[in-house]
Amino acid sequence: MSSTKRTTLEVGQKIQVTIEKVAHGGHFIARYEGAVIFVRHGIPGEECTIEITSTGSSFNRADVIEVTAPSEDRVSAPCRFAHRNGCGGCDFQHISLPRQLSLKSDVITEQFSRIAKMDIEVEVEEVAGPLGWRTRCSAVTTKAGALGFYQARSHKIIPVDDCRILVPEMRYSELAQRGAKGDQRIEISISNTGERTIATANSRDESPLRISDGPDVAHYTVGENSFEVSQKSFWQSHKDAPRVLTEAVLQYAQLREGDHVLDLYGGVGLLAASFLTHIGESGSVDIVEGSKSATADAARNFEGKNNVNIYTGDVARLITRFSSADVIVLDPPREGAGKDVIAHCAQLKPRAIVYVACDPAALARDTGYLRDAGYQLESMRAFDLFPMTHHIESVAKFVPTKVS
Ligand SMILES: C[S@@+](CC[C@H](N)C(=O)[O-])C[C@H]1O[C@@H](n2cnc3c(N)ncnc32)[C@H](O)[C@@H]1O
Repeated sequence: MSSTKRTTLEVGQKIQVTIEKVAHGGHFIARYEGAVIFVRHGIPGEECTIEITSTGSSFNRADVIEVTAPSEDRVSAPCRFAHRNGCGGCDFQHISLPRQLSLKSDVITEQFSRIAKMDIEVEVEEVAGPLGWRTRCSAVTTKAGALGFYQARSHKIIPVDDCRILVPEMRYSELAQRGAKGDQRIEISISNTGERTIATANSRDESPLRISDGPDVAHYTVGENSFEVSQKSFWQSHKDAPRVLTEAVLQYAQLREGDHVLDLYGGVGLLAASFLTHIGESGSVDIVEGSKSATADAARNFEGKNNVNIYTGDVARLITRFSSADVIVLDPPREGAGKDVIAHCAQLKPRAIVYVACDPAALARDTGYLRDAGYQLESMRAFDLFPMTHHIESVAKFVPTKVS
């Protein structure tokens, strides 16, 4: 069967298909004479001519080159660089915003069904408009110094003079017009107090980023709390993500006076800061975070707070130091927390585990581990914190499994 697929499709081949459904990672599934094809820039139900871009034993990849029967949700991309040979940053610009949201819900349902063997339906909530939301980006320059972004799955740089998903305060176009040294990796971020930082490094080697403009430590405010965040430390990308995620975590954590909370993968303390008024001085928070830069920021952010302890290191190693917790909040990177961390969380017998996830597949996998360890999914919300792209942010609440 697989050899038939290999001989059937060839790179560059153009074929007519009907797009079936959305897949994890922003692709759409189509089939041709038994071969599975992951297609970019389609919409379910559309009839399209696609061009095969790579072949493999289990699946092939292709791009839509012509839409013969378009979906009613197809729109013209607001950004002129969002097309198959353009910038690889946005893969959903050709889809109306309501359909982007419903496709993301479909992805969550599919991942939970396939990986966790659970039937769930979660509405992906719109947070802000589709443009002007992103506060940090990694750009690159061509050899000649033109600013741009990589093409999808490629090292080819597409010069981009205006990025519509960035917040206007980043003044990206001005930077693009100015030009820069060739072969640079350029990280641009802007805080919600208006401080723009630009850090650059040679893109041809592994040299570290150096601040070329703006402060190394930027200041953010979220509700009543203020944060110092170094250029190297993690901070959420969407301008509204700190508020939205903090509110969702608090809604699920239902913190009480005197609670001991574990904030795993805690960054500079964004979520931990919101816990303090709820747990009072008799409660405590332990932040565990791997980045030294982030925990140095957290140490400043919680200066004088005797009930906040900060641990630098791998969560998998440090979690073994704890013997109990009332509530555990975890916000791991894309790969999720994994079996060992989940098993340890369950051993601490918290009354709730609140999981913030940027990959529904990793969340579905860890949901399975939590179920094995005696915790059931009680509720879940999902947010469109990456509009125009396939990415999804979710917050899930787990509680000890009720024995009937
Ligand atoms: C998605 S961010 C969340 C940070 C924080 N909760 C926030 O919202 O700002 C994930 C954080 O986990 C940290 N991290 C990644 N892998 C880790 C590990 N194995 N152990 C500890 N921290 C880790 C990263 O440095 C990053 O700060």
